[in-house]
Amino acid sequence: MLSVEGLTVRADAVELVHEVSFAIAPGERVGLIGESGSGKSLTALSLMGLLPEGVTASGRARLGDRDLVGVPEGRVKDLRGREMSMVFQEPMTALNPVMRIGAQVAEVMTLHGRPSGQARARAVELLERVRLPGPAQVARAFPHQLSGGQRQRVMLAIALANEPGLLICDEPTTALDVTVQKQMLELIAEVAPALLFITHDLAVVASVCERVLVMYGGRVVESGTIREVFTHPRHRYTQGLLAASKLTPRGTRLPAIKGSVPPAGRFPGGCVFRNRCPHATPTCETVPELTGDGHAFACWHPAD
Ligand SMILES: Nc1ncnc2c1ncn2[C@@H]1O[C@H](COP(=O)(O)OP(=O)(O)OP(=O)(O)O)[C@@H](O)[C@H]1O
Repeated sequence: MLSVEGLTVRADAVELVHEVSFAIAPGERVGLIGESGSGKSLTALSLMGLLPEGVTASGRARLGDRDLVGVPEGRVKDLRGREMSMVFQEPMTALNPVMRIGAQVAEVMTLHGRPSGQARARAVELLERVRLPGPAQVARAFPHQLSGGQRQRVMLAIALANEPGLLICDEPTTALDVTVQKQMLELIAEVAPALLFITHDLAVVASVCERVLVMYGGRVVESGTIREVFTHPRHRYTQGLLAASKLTPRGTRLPAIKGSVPPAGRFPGGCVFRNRCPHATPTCETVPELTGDGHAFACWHPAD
């Protein structure tokens, strides 16, 4: 689906992202974590052809058989919003404050050639798909009439409008409160085709993604399945990140969360904290689940 080889991003002579390489298979959900300023956003923006003025990318990035780097602006623009879409952190700045929601969702479809009547009808369907209650009413509303969480769902509807093969999310839930954040993450995990999910929150990446890339100082310093990276971090930065996180340390007594097992595949990596969880036995089925505060992990044991 996406392959990136030796992606380098520069502002004048300064290298901000160095030789980044990774790939995302169709349907795969990959997290990109790293401290502030490590180059996560620039990596994503260079794939979308949205780098700021004065910042340039080199190397190779392909979406299917189409090149994304070093090609004329128009070629990437044609793919943007159609074959790949991005959801940003702050939905208010991404939405037009004086345009009705339905028209904004429809616009991304008419821009890519869909007749406007059809686009308007599909906009309401999309608002329903991202579980906005009263989608027809929401379509008639202006952005300021919606909550932050609702606006972020609108952004997701816009991103999904043309059924892209790849969704890139850059800290899409950071500005939301914890309960809304959890609902939004579940929705993204459910609707995303292939996903590149940027965050600095380890718990979030473990609940949404199957694989993770860790960036540090403009480089990818570590990558692997969530289980590999979170249980055996190799790079000192990842080790520090895990130690500083609120993820359950080995030996902590956890209250079990009772309930039915989530649908298969919802937590594709299984419980990444199996080794750390005092409840876990080789036969018990555990999955990571965000607890009430949305940050710590607990294990969910159907047998408890
Ligand atoms: N327009 C620009 N011109 C010059 N340097 C830039 C520009 N935009 C970003 N940078 C620098 O590039 C580096 C990587 O920035 P980037 O935004 O990709 O980091 P990030 O990992 O996404 O951080 P955060 O988590 O804070 O969003 C930083 O050192 C940043 O200061």
